[in-house]
Amino acid sequence: MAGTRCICAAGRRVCKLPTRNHLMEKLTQRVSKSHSLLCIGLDPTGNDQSVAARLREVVAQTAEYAAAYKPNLAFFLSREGGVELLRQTVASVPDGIPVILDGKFGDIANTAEHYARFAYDVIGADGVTVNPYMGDDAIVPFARPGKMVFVLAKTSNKPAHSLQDVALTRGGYLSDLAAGVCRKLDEEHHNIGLVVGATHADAMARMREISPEQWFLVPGIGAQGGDLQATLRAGLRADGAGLLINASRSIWQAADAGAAARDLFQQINEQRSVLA
Ligand SMILES: O=c1ccn([C@@H]2O[C@H](COP(=O)(O)O)[C@@H](O)[C@H]2O)c(=O)[nH]1
Repeated sequence: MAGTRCICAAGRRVCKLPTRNHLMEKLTQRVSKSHSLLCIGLDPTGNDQSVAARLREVVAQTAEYAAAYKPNLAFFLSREGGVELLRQTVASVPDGIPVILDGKFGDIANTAEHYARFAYDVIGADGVTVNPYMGDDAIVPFARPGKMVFVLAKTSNKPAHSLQDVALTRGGYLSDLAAGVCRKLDEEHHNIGLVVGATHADAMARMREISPEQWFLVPGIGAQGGDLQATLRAGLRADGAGLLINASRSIWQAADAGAAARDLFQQINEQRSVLA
């Protein structure tokens, strides 16, 4: 498939990426340029006076190591002027680095269309996270050409098992069903990934079996205690990519955010080279 003519939003030109990945092109190009699978989470805590400066500082110090940024909408909405702060933060991210707005959206299509306008047209994000519980129509409005949708499949929080590990009579778990539905959607839209937590390596392996090619956004490393080595072993694709390893508090709260990002970037790449 390499070198085929692209007719997607990226434009009509010869491209080395497999055709089905074109709509994730910004991400794949950034991963390849930065040699990074690290996603810097932006969950800004602290007072309104200092937070804007800290956001600028964290972005500037970590950009070299960032494959993507993931601002969490809740941490912005909980502040006076939070939407404008979010918009400015997204605008401060250097060109070429994708920003995934972690809003965990999920409503009927008519409403989802408005969330999509907010995320993409108001905020300027390149991708979003979406909750699939309401079905396909909660997901599809976000799958605009050139954008990325990461759908919650197996989340990192411990109580996730109460719903996501419910066994289906036909075999497998509810999280497997979500992953399967998303794989079908990705075959049509080419820009649907999954959220798979780093805290359940067995589930990561299952998700990778169901979705051998899709990108996974992976929270749970750092403050939540996920096992980096087990996560990479279970979830990396055959090409050594396919995972975006997120860290939020462990970078935001570090005295030197740049050093914290560099350490994690290096750990990820050391493990990738061992596993390659
Ligand atoms: O399954 C999920 C989905 C999303 N999150 C979000 O990721 C970050 C994790 O923050 P840390 O400080 O690195 O633990 C946060 O924004 C969560 O809302 C998740 O943790 N698990």
